[in-house]
Amino acid sequence: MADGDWSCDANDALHITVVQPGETKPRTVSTFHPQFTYPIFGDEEQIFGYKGLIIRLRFAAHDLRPHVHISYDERFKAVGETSATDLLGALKPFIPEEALINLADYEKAVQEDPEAKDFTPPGKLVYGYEANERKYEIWAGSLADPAVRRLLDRVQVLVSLFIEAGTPLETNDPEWTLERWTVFFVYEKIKPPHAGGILILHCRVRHSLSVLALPARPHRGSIKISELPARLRIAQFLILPSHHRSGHGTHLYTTIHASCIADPTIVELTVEDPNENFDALRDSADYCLLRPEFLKRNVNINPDPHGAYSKKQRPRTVPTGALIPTEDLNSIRTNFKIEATQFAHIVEMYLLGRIPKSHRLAGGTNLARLLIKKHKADNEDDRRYYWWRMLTKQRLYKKHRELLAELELIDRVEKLDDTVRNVEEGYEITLDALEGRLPEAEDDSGTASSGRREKRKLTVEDEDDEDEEEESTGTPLAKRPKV
Ligand SMILES: CC(=O)SCCNC(=O)CCNC(=O)[C@H](O)C(C)(C)COP(=O)(O)OP(=O)(O)OC[C@H]1O[C@@H](n2cnc3c(N)ncnc32)[C@H](O)[C@@H]1OP(=O)(O)O
Repeated sequence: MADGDWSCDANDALHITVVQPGETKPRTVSTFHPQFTYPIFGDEEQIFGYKGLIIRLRFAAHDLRPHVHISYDERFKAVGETSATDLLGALKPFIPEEALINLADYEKAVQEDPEAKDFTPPGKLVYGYEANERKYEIWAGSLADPAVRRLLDRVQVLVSLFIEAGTPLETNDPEWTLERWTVFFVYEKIKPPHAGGILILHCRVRHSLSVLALPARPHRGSIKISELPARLRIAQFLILPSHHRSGHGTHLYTTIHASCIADPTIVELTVEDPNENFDALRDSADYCLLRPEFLKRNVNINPDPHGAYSKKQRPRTVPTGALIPTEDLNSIRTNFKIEATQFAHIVEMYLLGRIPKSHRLAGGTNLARLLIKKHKADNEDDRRYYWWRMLTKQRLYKKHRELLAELELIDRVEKLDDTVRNVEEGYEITLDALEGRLPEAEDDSGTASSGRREKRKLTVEDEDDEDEEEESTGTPLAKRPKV
């Protein structure tokens, strides 16, 4: 028998189904496939030895009670060493024991759950919002709370199935370690007769161990890790696919950020190995948060630093302090508790947006001419654009100094040029995407933009953006280059 006849795609075979008590038996609310199954079934994401295989992973919409059900038409009879994949053996490390009861018992437990009707998520209600005429609530609780831990244990398999290189969290740790974690849940609040909630997403944040200040002589038992000045780190952020692109991610991220700003013990919000989609969400949320403050302080590039234009004299170095209000920017960054590299991206994006599009590459400006004229260009927006490129290049150069030093001068210049162009293209994508969402429905330069979306292309790869001394919850396999 040819191998291919008995192999199937594990992502297709695995169905994730959300169920809810129905009239007489649980009904399906949504079904979707995973994005990844390599942590469970290996790099090829193939399962051998079954025909018509369906692995159905059910979750109750309210308390996430899990269940695994496996069905198939035919199973390969072992020949020598070749046998069908041991499905339960592969799944067991990822799902709680309670998921392995028989289907009838599971359905009965969901259908007759006395708590389903009035289910309240564990932890504290931190924020409520409406979207598309539906009500949603964000709840947050410490991982030291057994009810939070139970929900997380039940749903953690989704981290392996939807976040590349994401690994489930060890929840058997001692309580002081668990206290460092806060888990956020977003639930849709639904009306009777099927009251309770439907989980939309979950997210874990961690009080980073890079605690910044300890009392001089701590007394045993008097310190709570979660109350020490620290960074808050978003570790894993997951929205069920049926709810993507509805703004839930932005609501949650903004709520976490607001709680950071309000908490005097938190100095900065960071993110662990964000992927490209999360970066897009974070960039647009941070931009919307900071933009009013930038506008209030009239942050812009001075097109004539040290009178360079009037004197027609080129400053020997990039005169950062004369080009942008560095002190103001520092204070905005500290007040909004945004991590330094992320803040630099938002500032660059904002400053780019203040230059009318016709004076930017995206609007067809004549770059070759500008590179001849440089700071002596007649038009002040051309000069702004010239200085924008210099500021961005300066940041990129500092960040990748070692990598660039290995290149010949000519290659170094070319690499930096390519990178700045790719960074700029990335900003243009976000600026375009934000166009309709900004209050004035125009970009910050006051001109309309095209709304075009493209894939980001970045050339110089980041080393680790965040503090490397921190332990990580997963080994990144394919880290998105971010500069
Ligand atoms: C730290 C980490 O955990 S990194 C891993 C992040 N998690 C995952 O990748 C798991 C699977 N994916 C998800 O859970 C979700 O798709 C998320 C968290 C990435 C995004 O959540 P959503 O609720 O869909 O985001 P939301 O609707 O708020 O989108 C906000 C903006 O982010 C950007 N964005 C979000 N998803 C995408 C995407 N797939 N492609 C491009 N842009 C995106 C867009 O600008 C979007 O605004 P728009 O829809 O008006 O254009």
